[in-house]
Amino acid sequence: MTAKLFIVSAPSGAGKTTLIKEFLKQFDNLVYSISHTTRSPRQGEVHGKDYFFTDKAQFMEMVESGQMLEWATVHGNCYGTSRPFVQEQLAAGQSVLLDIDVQGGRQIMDFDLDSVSIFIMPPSLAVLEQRLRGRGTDTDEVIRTRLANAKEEIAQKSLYAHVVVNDVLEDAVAEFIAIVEQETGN
Ligand SMILES: Nc1nc2c(ncn2[C@@H]2O[C@H](COP(=O)(O)OP(=O)(O)O)[C@@H](O)[C@H]2O)c(=O)[nH]1
Ligand SMILES: Nc1ncnc2c1ncn2[C@@H]1O[C@H](COP(=O)(O)OP(=O)(O)O)[C@@H](O)[C@H]1O
Repeated sequence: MTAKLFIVSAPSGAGKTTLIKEFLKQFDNLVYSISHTTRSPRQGEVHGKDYFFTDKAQFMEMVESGQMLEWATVHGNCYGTSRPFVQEQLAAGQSVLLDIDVQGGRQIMDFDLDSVSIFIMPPSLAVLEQRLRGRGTDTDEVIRTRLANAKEEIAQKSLYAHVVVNDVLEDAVAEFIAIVEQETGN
């Protein structure tokens, strides 16, 4: 089995984090790449588990010293993937799951790496807004930025090899697992 990089993108609020968490409970053949971000932690988020929370200076130092495989500014904050982590995993034959935005996804697709891209869609924009509001983690201003960005992100979904609609969570997880199994030959 060749180690692959799974790129998973979605507009904010589509349920990507929820879906990935459920998937990882049921499937242990992929390791999750913990990103670095300059965003502030939300209630319940843990440094080193959900993200490595860094300040802008530290983040830019990592970029300049080549430690980011890809990075992007998303909804006003910087997010990036650790190059050493991904390289070590792939070298050891381990497939890796990247939860990254469309800009990051496009960067990885352009590399000469064996990648599989999956885009998670909400059932509708109205449901997306309900989920963002229902999550209760963001201010109205943050929600408005994310909804405005959602349209641009959704417009690029055809770049992705697979599209999964997250309507009923269990169905979306099952579909996600089927894609990973097909792509990893498990
Ligand atoms: N390019 C890039 N995007 C990332 C990275 N980590 C997270 N993101 C994306 O940044 C966006 C915002 O993430 P987050 O603030 O956790 O909000 P959420 O998507 O609403 O849970 C999402 O599209 C993530 O997939 C990364 O390392 N690189
Ligand atoms: N299939 C689903 N049906 C209903 N609610 C969902 C579903 N998937 C996720 N949610 C809820 O929607 C909100 C946004 O999900 P989250 O995983 O944080 O999204 P993302 O990581 O894509 O921003 C959360 O409150 C989550 O519990």
